[in-house]
Amino acid sequence: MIRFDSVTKTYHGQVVLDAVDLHAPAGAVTGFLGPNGAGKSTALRILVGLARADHGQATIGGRPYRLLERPAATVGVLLDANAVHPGRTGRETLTLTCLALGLPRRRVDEALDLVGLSRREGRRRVQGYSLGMRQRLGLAHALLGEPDVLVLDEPANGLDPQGQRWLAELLRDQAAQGRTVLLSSHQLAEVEHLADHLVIIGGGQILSSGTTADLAAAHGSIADHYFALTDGVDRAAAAHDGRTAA
Ligand SMILES: Nc1ncnc2c1ncn2[C@@H]1O[C@H](COP(=O)(O)OP(=O)(O)OP(=O)(O)O)[C@@H](O)[C@H]1O
Repeated sequence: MIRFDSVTKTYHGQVVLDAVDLHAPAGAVTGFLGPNGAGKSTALRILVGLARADHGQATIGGRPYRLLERPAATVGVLLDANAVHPGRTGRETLTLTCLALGLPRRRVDEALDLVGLSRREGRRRVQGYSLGMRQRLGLAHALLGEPDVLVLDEPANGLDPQGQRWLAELLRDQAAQGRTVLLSSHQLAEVEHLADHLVIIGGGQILSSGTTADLAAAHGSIADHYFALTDGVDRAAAAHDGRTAA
């Protein structure tokens, strides 16, 4: 289970996260939606210990990331599918992590199978991978330690429609096994289809949260709800900056 309690973060005087509260329960997929620059990646980076909150706390199973006893076995993280050494093969990338974390080597093949990368693809250098293949490798990396919690920044980016359907099935299956899945996305239709819970952020503030079914029922559609909330934020930001809102 993931919680943010009043997390605030400022960069160079700009409030990027403003007292953010968020709850992603176990056994469910939670979609984290918001426009470019809304603060999604910053929130996820704070959650996995790559940035520090100025105030408030983000926890995984009740503990901040830095206090987890076995972080890699607790939380699988995919923040940037391109952050992989291009000269290594997919297998080498996963094998190095297995060695570093003391995981059994069989996890390499198991993880490749889970994400649908063939043995042949696993032996290719990452520099020859498409973005979709890099996303799959990044997911394999996140799944290596069989973690209870998955934190994924834009995992559907670069996946074709078949890949998106496959990803939805994989993540729903992970949630059905009791795992906590938190993913950010820009792809409203995909997330609406995939996520049990939604959290919408704009301008560093949580604008809405709830079950996907409740939000869709209350607002007509997730897309209508999303645009009503985030168009308003854009206009407010434009007015605040002294820009002319369109
Ligand atoms: N390390 C940093 N230093 C300074 N500013 C930063 C830093 N990281 C993020 N920001 C700023 O924080 C704001 C939120 O960025 P963030 O990447 O969290 O948004 P996002 O919702 O993930 O956007 P996107 O959908 O485009 O990935 C932006 O204005 C960004 O420029």
